[in-house]
Amino acid sequence: MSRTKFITGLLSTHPALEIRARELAHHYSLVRLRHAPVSGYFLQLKNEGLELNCMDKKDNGPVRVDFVGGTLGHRLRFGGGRGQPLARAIGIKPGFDPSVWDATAGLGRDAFVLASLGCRVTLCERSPVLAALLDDGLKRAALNAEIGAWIESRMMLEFDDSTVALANLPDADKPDTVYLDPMYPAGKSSVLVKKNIRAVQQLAGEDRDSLPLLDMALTVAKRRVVVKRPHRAGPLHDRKPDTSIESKKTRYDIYVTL
Ligand SMILES: C[S@@+](CC[C@H](N)C(=O)[O-])C[C@H]1O[C@@H](n2cnc3c(N)ncnc32)[C@H](O)[C@@H]1O
Repeated sequence: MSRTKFITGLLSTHPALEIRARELAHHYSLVRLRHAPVSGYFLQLKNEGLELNCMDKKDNGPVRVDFVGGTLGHRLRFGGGRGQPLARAIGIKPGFDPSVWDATAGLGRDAFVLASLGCRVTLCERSPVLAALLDDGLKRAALNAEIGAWIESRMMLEFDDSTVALANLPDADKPDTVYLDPMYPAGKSSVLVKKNIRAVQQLAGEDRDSLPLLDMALTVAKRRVVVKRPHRAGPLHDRKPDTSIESKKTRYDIYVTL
């Protein structure tokens, strides 16, 4: 299936999208997000990739999934390797790279870090706009001489609701670790959050159904479930984890299922 057709197909499932298929077919698209809570954004497919733009001119720059340059390229080179808190939380050990189901893929930043360290990661995202951005970012990164080979073999995208997709996974495909990074409720400082996080918050909304997702994750993960939390927040739905690993702004709560 052509890239344009794939993206059009994904986006047509989103009730809040007005799709200008003719322009998409010409590889230069303008897709407006019509209704609240996503009004004020539009998508464009340019030569540099698919990008989400904000109509508000003050909001500087588009949101694109860029696994090659930008902050992710920097994190790849200087991110702390296999000793970083995320890697330890997921269960990466010398000689062992767990398979990971990233149940809340978002813009794929955490999944990218884990794949760069050796994990095979399934990125599951239910927002069609974010899934389309991810698909585009993965396809462009797969063409990169430096990282393309492992992007293609270790990062798989699923456009689905993880609670449903995990429930339907055959035993042979069950991952060692399920990773959850549900959206935090927007706080007082939300005007200050970075543009890409703000865009994800507005597109995906609050994750009100993270309790059934956590329950499903706990029944499917072969070894552990890891939940990313803000430093000062309590555990997700007050479920006490077996242990936690802290970093500067984040805590990873670990639920052992082995
Ligand atoms: C905070 S973002 C995740 C950010 C991500 N960890 C990253 O590194 O870019 C949460 C994302 O999870 C997605 N999400 C929440 N619940 C989901 C579910 N049940 N299935 C699939 N995606 C889900 C939301 O649409 C949103 O894009």
